[in-house]
Amino acid sequence: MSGENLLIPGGTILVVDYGGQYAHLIARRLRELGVLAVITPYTRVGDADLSKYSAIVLSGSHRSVLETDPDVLESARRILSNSGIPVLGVCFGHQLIAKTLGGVVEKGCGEYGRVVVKLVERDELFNGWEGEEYVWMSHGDCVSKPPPGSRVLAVSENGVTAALKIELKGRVVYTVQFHPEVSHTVKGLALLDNFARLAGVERKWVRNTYYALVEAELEKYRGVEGPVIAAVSGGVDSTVAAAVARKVLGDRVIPVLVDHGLFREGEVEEVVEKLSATGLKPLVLDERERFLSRLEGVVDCEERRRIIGEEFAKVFDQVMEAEGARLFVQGTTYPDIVESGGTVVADRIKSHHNVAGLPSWFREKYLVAEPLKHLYKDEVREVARMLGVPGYFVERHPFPGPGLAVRVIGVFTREKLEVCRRASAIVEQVLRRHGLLDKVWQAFAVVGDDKWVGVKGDARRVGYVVIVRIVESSDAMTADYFKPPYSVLDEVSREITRSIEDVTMVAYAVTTKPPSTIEPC
Ligand SMILES: Nc1ncnc2c1ncn2[C@@H]1O[C@H](COP(=O)(O)OP(=O)(O)OP(=O)(O)O)[C@@H](O)[C@H]1O
Ligand SMILES: O=c1[nH]c(=O)c2[nH+]cn([C@@H]3O[C@H](COP(=O)(O)O)[C@@H](O)[C@H]3O)c2[nH]1
Ligand SMILES: NC(=O)CC[C@H](N)C(=O)O
Ligand SMILES: [Mg+2]
Repeated sequence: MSGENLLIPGGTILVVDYGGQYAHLIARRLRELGVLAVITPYTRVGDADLSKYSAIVLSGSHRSVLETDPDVLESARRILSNSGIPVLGVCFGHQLIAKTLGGVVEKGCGEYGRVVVKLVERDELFNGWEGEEYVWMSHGDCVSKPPPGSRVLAVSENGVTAALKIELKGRVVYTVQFHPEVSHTVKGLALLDNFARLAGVERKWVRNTYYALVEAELEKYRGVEGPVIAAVSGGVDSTVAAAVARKVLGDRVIPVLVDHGLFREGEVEEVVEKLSATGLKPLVLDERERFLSRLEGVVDCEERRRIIGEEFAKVFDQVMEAEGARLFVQGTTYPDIVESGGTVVADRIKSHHNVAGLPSWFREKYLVAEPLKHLYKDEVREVARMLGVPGYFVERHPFPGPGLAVRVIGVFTREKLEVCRRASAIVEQVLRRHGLLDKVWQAFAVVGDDKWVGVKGDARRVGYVVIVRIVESSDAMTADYFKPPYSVLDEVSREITRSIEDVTMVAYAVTTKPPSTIEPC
């Protein structure tokens, strides 16, 4: 929820978006603390009435302050000189403030993922923190010389300035190199809470309005006549979107599931059965050949995502035409948009098929309703519980729209797809057997073009390398790799190499997000 049109006097923080992946997440965390946050791109700071806000947070960015445009510097100067309100700079925001106030920023001091920071001076901003804490970093530049008059509050284990305090014309400016807004920064929420308190921000946001917001998004289309097509995949997002559409728009909502041949083992049958039990029995379109024949041989994953988006649009166009529908509902969430570079200033990480991958002609021809587009998955899950959606959907692991196509690295072939499907099923089975599947965010197998010489039954066998990826996360914006007992990894490895002839090596992925992402491509 970005809350652009809302404003609570005395209780609103302005988040200035410089394009970082987590800008929106800052607003979301502040909501958890009862504070409304309004997001604005830095390009609009010049027009904003800053005096309406109780505090300002400067977000991260994919860009470097060393190569940035004059608008960026101008926005920082305006915030620091014109407004008498407290400021918090995060990552790029930290570097930008330091540079604007006369400090020095340098390249080549990157830190990614989990890092320890040490507090070197006690300050109320760090109330509740021990002397050393784990934080999450994602930066390439750093502040090598703090601005005159600033105090260094924390330093990372790599010697990087991690937090600054600057007294500026009677109000306080804090800056942090790490990301307090991501769930993996252990005491991040406490820091934001401290900042809101120090800034005197009132807590007036009530955390029960998600459902009303989702419904309001569909209310807009009540007047659109005729059947409505709701794209469902069996994931929690599309199930919630279709369920709310049914509630607001009635029986004319037709759930449609496209079988693109990229689902997991037995998934289509299982999902159809579970959806039918909730009254959302989908129309299933078997389009496996259409998708697989176009994907075969394609190396570039972004190209595959584009093809999938294009084919999805063609299939849905046919159904919409056949049913005489004008309105299309899909379960797009906020991370789908930000990762697709779909905000004014963010970088494109991956083109989610339903956002960047959906061709513009489709949006021109039909009305597209995306009632969850302001929410994160855990917020969607909350709405699902309020709606009484069965636990099967609420607790399901996320599964990407382009399915197993984004888990095959290198040349896409049907053979690798089958290896990936089988190996993923084994990963899930073993974790389920040990009661671990429900404890993790996602667990799956990946296969690429690399081969490993093996010896099976005393004969040389050159087989695939399967990479197993199991991660913990709460919103997919950051992730840590899961640490299962070796005995469980051993079981996964033995079952994969025993039951899939063409696999001779199983590897485990031990990189966090960032610097990695969850899916391989
Ligand atoms: N195979 C499919 N058939 C029909 N619609 C689909 C299919 N895959 C994805 N979609 C549509 O695209 C949207 C985005 O896909 P995505 O995989 O992110 O969502 P999801 O499957 O609903 O949820 P989750 O992220 O929990 O898996 C879905 O909400 C759904 O509307
Ligand atoms: O609907 C989707 N369409 C996609 O194109 C897509 N790509 C990644 N994902 C899921 O999003 C989360 C973050 O993924 P990454 O760390 O790989 O970017 C993870 O939970 C991924 O499974 C997708 N979901
Ligand atoms: N996450 C960020 O804000 C990164 C800032 C900047 N792009 C850097 O790499 O240092
Ligand atoms: Mg999704």
